[in-house]
Amino acid sequence: MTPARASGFVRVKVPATTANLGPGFDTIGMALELYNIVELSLLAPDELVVEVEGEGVANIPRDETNIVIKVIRQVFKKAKKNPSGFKLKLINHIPVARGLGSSAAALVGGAVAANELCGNALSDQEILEIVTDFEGHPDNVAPALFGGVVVSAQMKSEQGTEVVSRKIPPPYGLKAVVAIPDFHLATKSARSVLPAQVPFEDAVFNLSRVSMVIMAFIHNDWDLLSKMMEDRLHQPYRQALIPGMTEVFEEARQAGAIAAMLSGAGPTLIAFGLEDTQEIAEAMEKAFLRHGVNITIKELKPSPVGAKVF
Ligand SMILES: Nc1ncnc2c1ncn2[C@@H]1O[C@H](COP(=O)(O)OP(=O)(O)O)[C@@H](O)[C@H]1O
Ligand SMILES: N[C@@H](CCOP(=O)(O)O)C(=O)O
Repeated sequence: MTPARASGFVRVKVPATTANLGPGFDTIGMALELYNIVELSLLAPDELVVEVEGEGVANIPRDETNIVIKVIRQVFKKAKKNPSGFKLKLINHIPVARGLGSSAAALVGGAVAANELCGNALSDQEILEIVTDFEGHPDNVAPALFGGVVVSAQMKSEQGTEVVSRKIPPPYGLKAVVAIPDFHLATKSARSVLPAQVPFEDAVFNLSRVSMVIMAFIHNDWDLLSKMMEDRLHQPYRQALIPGMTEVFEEARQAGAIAAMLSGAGPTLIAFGLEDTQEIAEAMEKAFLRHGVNITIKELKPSPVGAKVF
């Protein structure tokens, strides 16, 4: 038995993620070196204490509606453990509703912590499938769980959700310049502007690009990545929700970025660079400011590790 389980207390660290990586809508994501911490301990069955620190402190629910509590209960149920009460502490560094996978990190952190308290009754694969069911798509939750860049496919059937995922080791030498606007955009709202159907030509366009993006990450081929980041499935439809998006992309590239893209459903924009990324950060900030958007810049490396009990 691990010390965490023996004491009935567990602490999990879980990374932010950037999903889609241009053309890989609902398919690819990368873990980033920015982490939330989830602390969980057992209480009597009718007790519940939820504490929140940092990002989302004003809005994250402290009751049964909290998604972390919901996923914890689901893990206990699937592990066939008796219902319990919980003390949950969320120490959040990942900005909420900005396109950096805060909901995925919350769900993965809660599920991994609950599984640890259940004696690791569930496999990583079962955890992945539970959290994907909550999140709706696997592209953030898979890298939040496994780290690195992860490609995933979700298969739904009457038996439930199957998720197939493959991890590519984290890209060497790549840095993400992360421009985080000071407004929220819920993923649900950013999905509501997407069309029900797309032209066949656009589907083929994305298929070819996303295949090349995966090759680029496997081979650390940044020239290839730079040519293949265009997307016709989500970014053009979401552009109206993020003032200055196209201009920020252009200016980041002119300042030396390999590629620039929407992070998840936005509003955060990300540019990849190598070594000195100061000019890219400044260019993104200036372009956003011209459109009246204040941002916070973070320079983050890809995280090789996913959720970890520590
Ligand atoms: N640490 C957290 N604990 C509990 N719930 C959270 C946490 N972080 C995010 N959430 C929930 O997820 C929602 C944001 O999810 P979403 O719109 O998908 O944005 P994001 O791109 O940040 O994942 C929040 O409104 C909140 O309900
Ligand atoms: N594929 C999803 C990714 C959402 O990521 P998030 O970090 O914004 O929650 C989408 O593009 O809707």
